[in-house]
Amino acid sequence: MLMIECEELVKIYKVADLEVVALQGLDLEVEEGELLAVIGNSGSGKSTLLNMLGGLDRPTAGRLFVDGKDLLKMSDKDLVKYKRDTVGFIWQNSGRNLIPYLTALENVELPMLIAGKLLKERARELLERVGMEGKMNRKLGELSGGEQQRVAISIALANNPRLLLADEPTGSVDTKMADQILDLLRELNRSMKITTVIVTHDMRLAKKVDRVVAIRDGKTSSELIRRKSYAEELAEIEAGIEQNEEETHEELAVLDRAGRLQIPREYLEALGLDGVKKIKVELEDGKIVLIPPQDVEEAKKDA
Ligand SMILES: Nc1ncnc2c1ncn2[C@@H]1O[C@H](COP(=O)(O)OP(=O)(O)OP(=O)(O)O)[C@@H](O)[C@H]1O
Repeated sequence: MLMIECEELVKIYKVADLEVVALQGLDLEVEEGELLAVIGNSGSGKSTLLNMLGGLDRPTAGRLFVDGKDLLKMSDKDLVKYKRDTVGFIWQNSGRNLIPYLTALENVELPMLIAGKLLKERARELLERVGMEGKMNRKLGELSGGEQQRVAISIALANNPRLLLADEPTGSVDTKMADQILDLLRELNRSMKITTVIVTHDMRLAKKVDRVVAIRDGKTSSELIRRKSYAEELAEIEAGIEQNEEETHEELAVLDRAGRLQIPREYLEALGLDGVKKIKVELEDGKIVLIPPQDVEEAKKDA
């Protein structure tokens, strides 16, 4: 079953008289139980997508279904319920939203207390899940950034979310800690079967995920699919089989429903074709071939 179904999704922000098109017809499908990384340059629309998925903001147009629920048609009341029951959020500096002079355990209990259902045993269990069993009674301010992030992850899991959304969850910790947090998210994804979407600009991290979606200018432009799963690769590394860095993922360009394709910018630049407005497309021996115009400079002027 599909957990996320996103079709031609558009988000326009209005700032004074200006309109910013943050998502311009984005297509994305995520299977239930999948762990997906979303990469893209600053301003490409990654956080906007996550906010739409999490029901923090509403799309302007298109289709967006999460867990079978239509997020464009949902009433305000249902949206509040959706945020509370279906999604869990992790931010870059989640630790900052926690209270430094309370212990890890008290920080997990606090939202339960506010919601009027404090379950002490559950709070402990959540901290155990993220490997914090030995440090539950430490004050948050006395924990490392990575440990604070673990506490934040356990809070995000409190409502048993169907979908876990993480925006740069390793953005402010060092490489070793980033790896540990990713391992934890991967483990939770597997053991709890929570569909997980991680936004990152860290390609090194993204490569450890089986499927990576690249966003460019508010649209999905390409996908990197692992040739073999990360678990298989780890098993091979352990068995002493050498790995070729280049061969871990296969990159696929995204073809949208209308048959549109984004050609990687590097390819166009390599041939000096960036700025060219039209290009010849031919079918040749079972391949679709793009043929550069004879006079490239002239083609750039052509409207
Ligand atoms: N609330 C908002 N109001 C107006 N414009 C916004 C708002 N949020 C985002 N934008 C604009 O939408 C575009 C996409 O922003 P978004 O934050 O989704 O990008 P991003 O890929 O997450 O970037 P970064 O990696 O820097 O966080 C940008 O041009 C941004 O300036």
